[in-house]
Amino acid sequence: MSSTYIARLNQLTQQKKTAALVGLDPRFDQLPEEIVKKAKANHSDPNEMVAAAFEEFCKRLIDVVAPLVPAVKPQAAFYEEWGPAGSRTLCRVIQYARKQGLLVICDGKRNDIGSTATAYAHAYLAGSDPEASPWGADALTVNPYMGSDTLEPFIKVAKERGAGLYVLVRTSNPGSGRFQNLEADGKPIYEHVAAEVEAFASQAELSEGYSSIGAVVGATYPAELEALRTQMPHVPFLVPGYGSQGGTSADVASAFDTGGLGALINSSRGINFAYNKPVYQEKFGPDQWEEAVHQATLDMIDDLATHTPVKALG
Ligand SMILES: O=c1ccn([C@@H]2O[C@H](COP(=O)(O)O)[C@@H](O)[C@H]2O)c(=O)[nH]1
Repeated sequence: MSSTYIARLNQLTQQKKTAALVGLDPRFDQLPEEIVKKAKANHSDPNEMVAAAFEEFCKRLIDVVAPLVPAVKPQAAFYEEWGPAGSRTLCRVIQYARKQGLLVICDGKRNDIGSTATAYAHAYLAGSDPEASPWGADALTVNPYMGSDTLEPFIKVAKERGAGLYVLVRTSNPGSGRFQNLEADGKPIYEHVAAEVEAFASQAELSEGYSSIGAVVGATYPAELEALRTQMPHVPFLVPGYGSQGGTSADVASAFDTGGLGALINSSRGINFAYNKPVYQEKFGPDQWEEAVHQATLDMIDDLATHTPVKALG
Protein backbone atom coordinates (compact mmCIF):
# COMPACT_ATOMS: atom_id res chain seq x y z
CA MET A 1 0.00 0.00 0.00
CA SER A 2 1.27 3.50 -0.91
CA SER A 3 2.79 5.58 1.83
CA THR A 4 1.03 8.95 1.86
CA TYR A 5 -2.44 9.17 3.36
CA ILE A 6 -3.91 10.69 0.22
CA ALA A 7 -2.44 8.00 -2.04
CA ARG A 8 -3.93 5.29 0.18
CA LEU A 9 -7.27 7.11 0.25
CA ASN A 10 -7.40 7.59 -3.51
CA GLN A 11 -6.46 3.97 -4.12
CA LEU A 12 -9.12 2.62 -1.75
CA THR A 13 -11.75 5.02 -3.10
CA GLN A 14 -11.09 3.77 -6.62
CA GLN A 15 -11.02 0.14 -5.49
CA LYS A 16 -14.33 0.38 -3.62
CA LYS A 17 -15.73 2.80 -6.24
CA THR A 18 -17.25 5.03 -3.60
CA ALA A 19 -16.38 8.01 -1.43
CA ALA A 20 -18.83 6.97 1.29
CA LEU A 21 -17.39 7.33 4.78
CA VAL A 22 -19.07 5.53 7.66
CA GLY A 23 -19.01 7.31 11.01
CA LEU A 24 -18.62 5.12 14.09
CA ASP A 25 -20.68 7.06 16.64
CA PRO A 26 -22.09 4.57 19.15
CA ARG A 27 -24.88 5.81 21.45
CA PHE A 28 -25.85 3.53 24.28
CA ASP A 29 -29.58 4.24 24.17
CA GLN A 30 -29.73 3.21 20.51
CA LEU A 31 -27.69 0.00 20.61
CA PRO A 32 -29.36 -3.27 19.60
CA GLU A 33 -30.92 -5.06 22.59
CA GLU A 34 -28.89 -8.28 22.18
CA ILE A 35 -25.60 -6.36 22.52
CA VAL A 36 -26.79 -4.44 25.59
CA LYS A 37 -28.04 -7.63 27.26
CA LYS A 38 -24.70 -9.40 26.79
CA ALA A 39 -22.68 -6.43 28.06
CA LYS A 40 -24.93 -6.10 31.15
CA ALA A 41 -24.53 -9.80 31.90
CA ASN A 42 -20.73 -9.55 31.77
CA HIS A 43 -19.97 -6.21 33.46
CA SER A 44 -21.08 -4.65 36.74
CA ASP A 45 -19.23 -1.34 36.27
CA PRO A 46 -21.42 0.91 34.08
CA ASN A 47 -18.56 2.46 32.13
CA GLU A 48 -16.96 -0.93 31.45
CA MET A 49 -20.37 -2.28 30.46
CA VAL A 50 -21.03 0.48 27.92
CA ALA A 51 -17.47 0.31 26.58
CA ALA A 52 -17.81 -3.46 26.04
CA ALA A 53 -21.13 -2.95 24.25
CA PHE A 54 -19.57 -0.24 22.03
CA GLU A 55 -16.66 -2.50 21.17
CA GLU A 56 -18.86 -5.35 20.05
CA PHE A 57 -21.21 -3.04 18.15
CA CYS A 58 -18.42 -1.21 16.33
CA LYS A 59 -16.45 -4.34 15.46
CA ARG A 60 -19.52 -6.04 14.00
CA LEU A 61 -20.41 -2.86 12.14
CA ILE A 62 -16.87 -2.68 10.75
CA ASP A 63 -17.17 -6.29 9.54
CA VAL A 64 -20.24 -5.27 7.53
CA VAL A 65 -18.89 -2.07 5.98
CA ALA A 66 -15.23 -3.01 5.44
CA PRO A 67 -15.82 -4.62 2.02
CA LEU A 68 -17.93 -1.66 0.90
CA VAL A 69 -16.25 1.64 1.82
CA PRO A 70 -12.71 3.03 1.95
CA ALA A 71 -12.78 4.56 5.43
CA VAL A 72 -14.48 4.98 8.79
CA LYS A 73 -14.62 7.95 11.15
CA PRO A 74 -14.98 7.29 14.85
CA GLN A 75 -16.05 10.42 16.73
CA ALA A 76 -13.87 10.42 19.87
CA ALA A 77 -16.51 12.12 22.04
CA PHE A 78 -18.85 9.14 22.04
CA TYR A 79 -16.10 6.94 23.51
CA GLU A 80 -14.53 9.52 25.86
CA GLU A 81 -17.97 10.06 27.40
CA TRP A 82 -17.43 6.72 29.15
CA GLY A 83 -14.04 7.51 30.65
CA PRO A 84 -10.91 5.39 30.38
CA ALA A 85 -12.95 2.31 29.44
CA GLY A 86 -14.48 4.22 26.54
CA SER A 87 -11.09 5.51 25.40
CA ARG A 88 -9.68 1.98 25.42
CA THR A 89 -12.59 0.93 23.23
CA LEU A 90 -11.89 3.78 20.82
CA CYS A 91 -8.31 2.60 20.53
CA ARG A 92 -9.36 -1.01 19.92
CA VAL A 93 -11.95 0.06 17.36
CA ILE A 94 -9.33 2.05 15.44
CA GLN A 95 -6.94 -0.89 15.45
CA TYR A 96 -9.66 -3.33 14.40
CA ALA A 97 -10.84 -1.14 11.53
CA ARG A 98 -7.31 -0.82 10.20
CA LYS A 99 -6.83 -4.59 10.38
CA GLN A 100 -9.93 -4.95 8.22
CA GLY A 101 -8.26 -2.77 5.57
CA LEU A 102 -10.09 0.47 6.31
CA LEU A 103 -8.58 3.91 6.64
CA VAL A 104 -9.45 5.46 9.99
CA ILE A 105 -10.07 9.17 10.47
CA CYS A 106 -10.25 9.97 14.16
CA ASP A 107 -12.68 12.85 14.63
CA GLY A 108 -11.16 14.53 17.67
CA LYS A 109 -10.95 18.17 16.49
CA ARG A 110 -7.72 18.55 18.43
CA ASN A 111 -5.34 21.50 18.67
CA ASP A 112 -3.43 23.80 21.05
CA ILE A 113 -0.23 25.90 21.11
CA GLY A 114 2.53 24.49 18.91
CA SER A 115 4.37 22.30 21.43
CA THR A 116 1.11 20.82 22.71
CA ALA A 117 -0.09 20.36 19.14
CA THR A 118 3.01 18.24 18.52
CA ALA A 119 1.98 15.98 21.40
CA TYR A 120 -1.52 15.62 19.95
CA ALA A 121 -0.05 14.81 16.54
CA HIS A 122 2.30 12.19 18.01
CA ALA A 123 -0.60 10.68 19.95
CA TYR A 124 -3.09 10.29 17.13
CA LEU A 125 -1.29 10.22 13.80
CA ALA A 126 0.10 6.82 12.91
CA GLY A 127 -0.29 7.16 9.16
CA SER A 128 1.04 4.31 7.08
CA ASP A 129 2.41 2.38 10.09
CA PRO A 130 -0.42 1.60 12.54
CA GLU A 131 2.17 1.04 15.29
CA ALA A 132 3.65 4.53 14.93
CA SER A 133 1.31 6.10 17.52
CA PRO A 134 -0.72 4.81 20.46
CA TRP A 135 -4.07 5.77 18.95
CA GLY A 136 -3.04 4.57 15.53
CA ALA A 137 -5.23 6.68 13.25
CA ASP A 138 -4.58 7.33 9.57
CA ALA A 139 -5.91 10.87 9.89
CA LEU A 140 -7.22 13.34 12.46
CA THR A 141 -9.59 16.32 12.40
CA VAL A 142 -7.98 19.50 13.73
CA ASN A 143 -9.24 22.90 14.81
CA PRO A 144 -7.49 25.93 13.21
CA TYR A 145 -8.91 28.54 15.60
CA MET A 146 -5.59 29.10 17.44
CA GLY A 147 -3.74 30.06 14.25
CA SER A 148 -1.69 28.50 11.46
CA ASP A 149 1.36 28.06 13.69
CA THR A 150 -0.68 25.45 15.55
CA LEU A 151 -1.36 23.55 12.32
CA GLU A 152 2.32 23.32 11.43
CA PRO A 153 3.25 20.61 13.99
CA PHE A 154 0.39 18.46 12.71
CA ILE A 155 1.53 18.97 9.12
CA LYS A 156 5.12 18.05 10.03
CA VAL A 157 4.15 14.85 11.84
CA ALA A 158 1.60 13.93 9.16
CA LYS A 159 4.32 14.25 6.50
CA GLU A 160 6.82 12.17 8.50
CA ARG A 161 4.31 9.39 9.13
CA GLY A 162 2.24 9.36 5.95
CA ALA A 163 -0.82 10.54 7.85
CA GLY A 164 -3.66 12.89 6.94
CA LEU A 165 -5.35 15.93 8.47
CA TYR A 166 -8.75 17.50 8.06
CA VAL A 167 -8.85 21.11 9.19
CA LEU A 168 -12.25 22.57 10.16
CA VAL A 169 -13.10 25.14 7.50
CA ARG A 170 -16.90 25.38 7.23
CA THR A 171 -18.65 23.12 9.70
CA SER A 172 -22.10 21.62 9.19
CA ASN A 173 -23.83 22.82 12.40
CA PRO A 174 -26.63 25.42 12.22
CA GLY A 175 -24.64 28.02 14.18
CA SER A 176 -21.38 27.64 12.30
CA GLY A 177 -21.80 30.95 10.52
CA ARG A 178 -21.83 32.93 13.79
CA PHE A 179 -18.03 32.98 13.88
CA GLN A 180 -17.00 31.39 10.58
CA ASN A 181 -18.93 33.92 8.44
CA LEU A 182 -17.63 37.01 10.25
CA GLU A 183 -15.86 39.25 7.76
CA ALA A 184 -12.23 40.27 8.03
CA ASP A 185 -10.32 42.04 5.24
CA GLY A 186 -13.38 41.75 3.02
CA LYS A 187 -14.02 38.04 3.26
CA PRO A 188 -15.44 35.59 5.78
CA ILE A 189 -13.15 33.98 8.35
CA TYR A 190 -13.71 30.52 6.87
CA GLU A 191 -12.31 31.70 3.53
CA HIS A 192 -9.17 32.92 5.30
CA VAL A 193 -8.81 29.46 6.84
CA ALA A 194 -9.44 27.90 3.43
CA ALA A 195 -6.69 30.02 1.87
CA GLU A 196 -4.17 28.92 4.54
CA VAL A 197 -5.12 25.26 4.17
CA GLU A 198 -4.80 25.48 0.38
CA ALA A 199 -1.38 27.13 0.75
CA PHE A 200 -0.17 24.24 2.96
CA ALA A 201 -1.75 21.65 0.67
CA SER A 202 -0.30 23.01 -2.56
CA GLN A 203 3.23 22.67 -1.14
CA ALA A 204 2.75 19.06 -0.02
CA GLU A 205 3.15 15.79 -1.92
CA LEU A 206 0.14 15.22 -4.17
CA SER A 207 -1.74 12.18 -5.39
CA GLU A 208 -4.21 12.69 -8.25
CA GLY A 209 -3.81 16.42 -7.56
CA TYR A 210 -4.68 16.26 -3.84
CA SER A 211 -2.54 16.52 -0.72
CA SER A 212 -2.92 14.75 2.62
CA ILE A 213 -3.98 18.06 4.17
CA GLY A 214 -7.75 18.15 3.97
CA ALA A 215 -10.66 20.29 5.09
CA VAL A 216 -13.94 19.66 6.87
CA VAL A 217 -16.71 21.28 4.84
CA GLY A 218 -20.35 20.64 5.74
CA ALA A 219 -22.89 19.23 3.29
CA THR A 220 -25.43 21.59 4.82
CA TYR A 221 -23.94 24.64 3.06
CA PRO A 222 -23.84 23.54 -0.60
CA ALA A 223 -23.14 26.99 -2.06
CA GLU A 224 -20.12 27.48 0.21
CA LEU A 225 -19.01 23.91 -0.50
CA GLU A 226 -19.00 24.57 -4.24
CA ALA A 227 -17.07 27.83 -3.84
CA LEU A 228 -14.56 26.20 -1.48
CA ARG A 229 -13.87 23.40 -3.98
CA THR A 230 -12.71 26.11 -6.42
CA GLN A 231 -10.69 27.91 -3.72
CA MET A 232 -8.99 24.73 -2.48
CA PRO A 233 -8.13 22.66 -5.55
CA HIS A 234 -5.45 20.60 -3.75
CA VAL A 235 -7.45 19.92 -0.60
CA PRO A 236 -9.44 16.71 -0.09
CA PHE A 237 -12.73 17.35 1.71
CA LEU A 238 -14.31 15.48 4.59
CA VAL A 239 -17.99 16.31 4.25
CA PRO A 240 -20.25 15.68 7.27
CA GLY A 241 -23.93 16.58 7.33
CA TYR A 242 -25.19 14.14 4.68
CA GLY A 243 -28.33 12.24 5.71
CA SER A 244 -29.32 12.90 9.33
CA GLN A 245 -28.41 16.61 9.13
CA GLY A 246 -30.27 17.09 5.85
CA GLY A 247 -27.46 17.17 3.25
CA THR A 248 -28.18 15.30 0.02
CA SER A 249 -26.08 13.73 -2.72
CA ALA A 250 -26.92 16.71 -4.94
CA ASP A 251 -25.63 19.06 -2.23
CA VAL A 252 -22.24 17.34 -2.08
CA ALA A 253 -21.73 16.69 -5.81
CA SER A 254 -19.54 19.77 -6.29
CA ALA A 255 -16.96 18.41 -3.82
CA PHE A 256 -15.80 15.86 -6.42
CA ASP A 257 -13.71 16.02 -9.56
CA THR A 258 -14.75 14.24 -12.74
CA GLY A 259 -13.06 11.02 -11.58
CA GLY A 260 -15.09 11.01 -8.38
CA LEU A 261 -12.13 11.90 -6.15
CA GLY A 262 -11.64 14.91 -3.87
CA ALA A 263 -14.00 14.15 -1.00
CA LEU A 264 -15.32 11.66 1.50
CA ILE A 265 -18.97 11.98 2.45
CA ASN A 266 -19.77 10.96 6.01
CA SER A 267 -22.87 9.37 7.45
CA SER A 268 -22.89 8.24 11.08
CA ARG A 269 -26.39 7.90 12.62
CA GLY A 270 -27.96 7.09 9.25
CA ILE A 271 -25.82 3.94 8.96
CA ASN A 272 -25.12 3.01 12.60
CA PHE A 273 -28.75 2.97 13.64
CA ALA A 274 -30.41 2.22 10.31
CA TYR A 275 -32.36 -0.57 12.01
CA ASN A 276 -34.33 2.11 13.91
CA LYS A 277 -35.30 4.03 10.77
CA PRO A 278 -38.83 3.30 9.43
CA VAL A 279 -37.53 2.53 5.93
CA TYR A 280 -35.33 -0.32 7.23
CA GLN A 281 -37.49 -1.26 10.24
CA GLU A 282 -40.13 -2.55 7.84
CA LYS A 283 -37.63 -4.90 6.19
CA PHE A 284 -35.33 -5.88 9.06
CA GLY A 285 -36.18 -6.75 12.64
CA PRO A 286 -34.06 -5.56 15.60
CA ASP A 287 -32.02 -8.79 15.43
CA GLN A 288 -31.10 -7.96 11.84
CA TRP A 289 -29.41 -4.66 12.61
CA GLU A 290 -26.32 -5.68 10.64
CA GLU A 291 -28.46 -6.33 7.56
CA ALA A 292 -29.91 -2.84 8.02
CA VAL A 293 -26.37 -1.38 8.24
CA HIS A 294 -25.46 -3.26 5.06
CA GLN A 295 -28.53 -2.04 3.16
CA ALA A 296 -28.16 1.56 4.39
CA THR A 297 -24.51 1.60 3.28
CA LEU A 298 -25.40 0.24 -0.16
CA ASP A 299 -28.19 2.81 -0.45
CA MET A 300 -25.79 5.63 0.44
CA ILE A 301 -23.24 4.37 -2.10
CA ASP A 302 -25.95 4.22 -4.83
CA ASP A 303 -27.24 7.65 -3.88
CA LEU A 304 -23.80 9.25 -4.07
CA ALA A 305 -23.15 7.51 -7.41
CA THR A 306 -26.19 9.16 -9.01
CA HIS A 307 -24.21 12.41 -9.00
CA THR A 308 -20.58 11.32 -8.80
CA PRO A 309 -19.50 7.89 -10.00
CA VAL A 310 -15.94 7.08 -8.92
CA LYS A 311 -13.70 5.81 -11.71
CA ALA A 312 -12.32 2.39 -10.88
CA LEU A 313 -8.57 1.71 -10.84
CA GLY A 314 -7.32 1.24 -14.40
O1 LIG B 1 -18.84 20.12 10.79
C1 LIG B 1 -18.91 19.01 11.32
C2 LIG B 1 -17.81 18.33 11.78
C3 LIG B 1 -17.95 17.07 12.30
N1 LIG B 1 -19.16 16.49 12.38
C4 LIG B 1 -19.23 15.11 12.92
O2 LIG B 1 -19.66 14.23 11.86
C5 LIG B 1 -20.59 13.28 12.36
C6 LIG B 1 -21.94 13.50 11.72
O3 LIG B 1 -22.86 12.53 12.19
P1 LIG B 1 -24.29 12.28 11.54
O4 LIG B 1 -24.92 11.29 12.45
O5 LIG B 1 -24.09 11.72 10.16
O6 LIG B 1 -25.01 13.58 11.50
C7 LIG B 1 -20.58 13.42 13.87
O7 LIG B 1 -19.58 12.59 14.39
C8 LIG B 1 -20.19 14.88 14.08
O8 LIG B 1 -19.56 15.08 15.32
C9 LIG B 1 -20.27 17.15 11.93
O9 LIG B 1 -21.41 16.64 11.97
N2 LIG B 1 -20.10 18.39 11.40
